Amino acid sequence: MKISVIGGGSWGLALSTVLSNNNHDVLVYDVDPKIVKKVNTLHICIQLDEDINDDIRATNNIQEAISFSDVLLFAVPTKVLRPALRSVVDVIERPKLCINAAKGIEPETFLRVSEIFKEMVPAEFLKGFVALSGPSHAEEVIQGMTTVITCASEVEEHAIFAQHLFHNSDYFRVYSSTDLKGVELGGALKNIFALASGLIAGKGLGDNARAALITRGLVEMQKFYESYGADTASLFGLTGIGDLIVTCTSPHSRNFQAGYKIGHGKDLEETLESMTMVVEGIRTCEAAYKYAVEHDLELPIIEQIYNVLFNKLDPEIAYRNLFERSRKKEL
Ligand SMILES: NC(=O)C1=CN([C@@H]2O[C@H](COP(=O)(O)OP(=O)(O)OC[C@H]3O[C@@H](n4cnc5c(N)ncnc54)[C@H](OP(=O)(O)O)[C@@H]3O)[C@@H](O)[C@H]2O)C=CC1
Ligand SMILES: O=C(CO)COP(=O)(O)O
Repeated sequence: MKISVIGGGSWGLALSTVLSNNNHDVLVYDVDPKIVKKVNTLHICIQLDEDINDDIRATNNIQEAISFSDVLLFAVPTKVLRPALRSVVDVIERPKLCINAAKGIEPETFLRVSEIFKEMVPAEFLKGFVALSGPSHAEEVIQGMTTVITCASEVEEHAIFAQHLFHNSDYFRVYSSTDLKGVELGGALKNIFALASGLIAGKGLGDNARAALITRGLVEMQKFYESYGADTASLFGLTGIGDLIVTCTSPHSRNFQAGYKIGHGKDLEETLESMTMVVEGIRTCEAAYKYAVEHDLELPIIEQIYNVLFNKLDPEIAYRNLFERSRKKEL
């Protein structure tokens, strides 16, 4: 099949590699001419300094990218999703199945990515929406390392269609799901705890602390799901606990790396300046904290991470604040 990939960053190109290995014809669109040139001439992903298949092509002509196929894979940071969709809508002429691989919630609206698509793309052009999520760092996927993920859509047929596109029996196993809301929330919320896990590592707090964070993070995710009206079943799947584990423990995680730098004393601005790839957890933390305040939800880890990120709270004090809370029943 022909597939257009919107966003030629690390994740867009890692997923393009999977699609190309599955013999699909891939055209990548990116706003950055440097990325397009490196894909077309040197066949490399510059963010990861990795080779990609020669048959993956790239363009910075959005019209060319959108008319190329009827399946669009989006891998752009959620912060630029609205401008990216605006440019797509300007040139779209036929209905498209849209697959999103980005992970975030919009802080201003609390909208999930699927809801932003429904708001921005006229219904006659949005044939369907699928979220692709799960424990999957681009660094490993681009090298063909074993990865297992989930494709979710409210329409099962669309989830199964995406499952077939990406599934590769050598290294890339894909499950399907109809729990779109739960899958999207998991991919977004886990990034906040990955930031916290990086902070713990930066402070040298050890593995016991990290295990506690992952466990209590899952409890905060569960509270969030219940308040947001999401089914908690996916919390125990690849897109919940699976992704929480990988981002809280892998040095590949951009969120973990950013937390680590903050744990070493850098402030948010310095940290972001030093990162070459997007750190989604920052905006999602803002969204989750504001949502918790508005809905009177007690999410202590999210609250402390928010204050470290946005109110320059010393991580040492954030740690003390968590430990000085009154003693409670575990579950
Ligand atoms: N990297 C990973 O391992 C994984 C990432 N994800 C998610 O995927 C999303 C993208 O992440 P990632 O690939 O790491 O990010 P990167 O920062 O590596 O790349 C993002 C790319 O999108 C480009 N871009 C920016 N604006 C637009 C636009 N309007 N239209 C098209 N392209 C645009 C950027 O160009 P420029 O640099 O010029 O701004 C850049 O090339 C995030 O939501 C992330 O959470 C999910 C799973 C794994
Ligand atoms: O979602 C991811 C892995 O599943 C990527 O997380 P990072 O953005 O923290 O690298």
